[in-house]
Amino acid sequence: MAPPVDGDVDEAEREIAHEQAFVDRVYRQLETSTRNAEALAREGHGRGTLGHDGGLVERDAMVFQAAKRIATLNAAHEGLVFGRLDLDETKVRADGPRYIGRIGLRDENRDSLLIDWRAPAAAVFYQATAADPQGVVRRRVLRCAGARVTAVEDDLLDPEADGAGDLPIVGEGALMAQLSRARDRTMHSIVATIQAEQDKAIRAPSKGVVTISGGPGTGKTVVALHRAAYLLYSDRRRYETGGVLVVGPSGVFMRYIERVLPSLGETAVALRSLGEVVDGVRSGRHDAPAVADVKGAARMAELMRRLSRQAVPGAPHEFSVFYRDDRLTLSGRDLNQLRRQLLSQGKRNRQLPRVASTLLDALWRQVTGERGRARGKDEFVDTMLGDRAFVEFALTWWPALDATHVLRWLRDEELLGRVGEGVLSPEDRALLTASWTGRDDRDWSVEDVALLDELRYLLGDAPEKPHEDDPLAHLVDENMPELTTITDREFSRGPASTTRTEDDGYAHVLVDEAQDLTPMQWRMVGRRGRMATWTIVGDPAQSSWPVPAHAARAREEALGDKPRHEFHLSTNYRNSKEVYDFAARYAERVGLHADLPQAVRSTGVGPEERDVDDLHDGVRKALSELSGAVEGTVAVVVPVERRAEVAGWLESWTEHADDTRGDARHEARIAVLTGLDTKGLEFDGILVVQPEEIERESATGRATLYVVYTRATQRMLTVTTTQSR
Ligand SMILES: Nc1ncnc2c1ncn2[C@@H]1O[C@H](COP(=O)(O)OP(=O)(O)OP(=O)(O)O)[C@@H](O)[C@H]1O
Repeated sequence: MAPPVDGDVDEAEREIAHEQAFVDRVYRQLETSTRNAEALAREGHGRGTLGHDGGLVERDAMVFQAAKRIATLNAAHEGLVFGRLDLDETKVRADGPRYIGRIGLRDENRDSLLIDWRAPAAAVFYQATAADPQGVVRRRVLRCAGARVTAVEDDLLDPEADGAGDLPIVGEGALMAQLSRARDRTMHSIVATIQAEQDKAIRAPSKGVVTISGGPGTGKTVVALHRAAYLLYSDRRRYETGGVLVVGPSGVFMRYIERVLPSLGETAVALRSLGEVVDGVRSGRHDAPAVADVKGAARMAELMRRLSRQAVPGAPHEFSVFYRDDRLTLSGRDLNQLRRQLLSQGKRNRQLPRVASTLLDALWRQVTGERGRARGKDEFVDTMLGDRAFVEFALTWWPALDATHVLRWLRDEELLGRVGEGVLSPEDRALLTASWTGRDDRDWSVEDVALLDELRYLLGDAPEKPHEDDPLAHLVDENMPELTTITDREFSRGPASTTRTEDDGYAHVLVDEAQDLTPMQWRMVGRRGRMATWTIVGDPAQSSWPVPAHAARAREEALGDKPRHEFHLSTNYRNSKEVYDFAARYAERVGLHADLPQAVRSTGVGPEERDVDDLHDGVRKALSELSGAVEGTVAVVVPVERRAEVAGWLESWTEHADDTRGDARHEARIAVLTGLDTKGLEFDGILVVQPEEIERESATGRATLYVVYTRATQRMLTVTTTQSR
């Protein structure tokens, strides 16, 4: 590209200065609006002292609204104004240019100063093209550092329009500038450069299920997050009250995306990795692939169903008591039959209020002595309810059950064999037992979380209100808070025990990396979205689940008959062309049938495959070169078995942090990750250690390696050695 001549520089500076004047005005207005919102909050607090209930309600509403507005205004500070539209002459004369920003603002006369990027009037900013300008003559992107305009980038969309010749055109294209920037450890919003095909998916109507497919780096994740922000804007009442749930593959991934929505002014969204979907349980640890395949399989639903119906291990097998002239006995057989009778009436925990009466009915039928019969059933019941042995028996025979407690029953191999009859092979049983043996009681894997959720629903919630005549009433937890909004719910998440299933539902569920959900995970996520609208994002070629047909069936069951709307993204914005060509060739070679997007940016530097004699030296040398060659982040991607070893080699590297251990230095530039950990992430440089071992790690190792090969924005290097370890 030719270097700019002096005249171009002057013109660009003039345009920047011109835009700066407008941006300054917007920031002044932002300050005024913030002050007004703060005054409103103070006034709201004042109303609380009026001394009547109405005052309090009014105060709460005012303070809440003001606090929300203040949060939005504060979040919008960075890159507040990013777009300008000059519309064709008639409109230009009527309205002046239209400025687009992260939020909408009005001036002191209540005239529109800045249009929220989600408003209908802003849509044309994203959808106009040279082929179809839709009335836009010039589209301008303002690049800012804080409140300072650093560059403007123009697209002349309609050179034939009246007045087009008077509009200066400067810059080299906002998209390329944005794509070439060095990466840090978090995803950024793309409000300024959303492309037309992406905009369609973002603004799709909220009915039913929107699926967004596309190959690596096409913006599926970032588009889905902007869609969440769009939905909150377009139907705030519904989505803020009902909640928006975003489910992603891992904690590292959730940290990577967590700033996008707040930067768009939205905080009312629950971001959960698959190991955190169930309230009260958190896991970031994956089982080995073979174990994960068993735990994720649809047949585990049947295993959980059977498990939820078992007698409590260790509970008494029979019960005997003397009443007047009779010895009354409930044998093991009787108890089994009573258990089945109770279970036939509904979920196990919901039967708690019926337990005592069911047992007492069975015992009363055995009272034949004259004294007993003569005094009648009421006295019998009173006597038994005062009988400590009876009450204790009832409590141990039918306690309120927690899913985590019940799943632990399966550590007993005999029980596992019994409930697994016809469902699990001996190999499956051995894998499950090994995965649970020697673990701390609260140490669950990500894959266990879906089993726990299945059990929670099978067991049901214990009744909320104690039953007045029920001696077992104190088993029931009365102190469950009533949760009304997503914010309440997020604040109330405690680590100790799982909460009520009835609080699980959301108004919108967004599933990222959907190709990786196992059937059991689809069941778990599906329960959160029974009444919801959905956004589902994925790329089948990147799937690490070995039986896609089973997952597809579970997904269809989760979504039910909600109407589907499909969107496909076709441009890879992440990888350089050189990196992506390498990955695409790999996908073709190993037969992944991948959806291959077009990469739009070239660096002139292709990936390098290096054979080394000594892996330790080879990795350190390669990392040193790579981290010198790129400005931003670097990932060293290793086979699972080599993770600790390689991380040890880099321990002294100051810029390195161990992400998967939740290292506090997760802002560090260099991370050591396994192939699966890299899902959804991106780095400027990728160093792949022993790629063939990553490929052999699991049945879907080739898909994992394809994911790894599609993570680099600038450079990629592979290091292989044939030396024995
Ligand atoms: N319109 C855009 N403008 C600027 N950057 C974009 C745009 N679309 C996508 N990107 C950038 O491209 C990169 C890839 O986006 P994203 O991670 O959302 O892709 P993806 O399709 O989810 O990828 P994968 O499936 O490989 O994980 C991100 O850095 C994102 O910010």
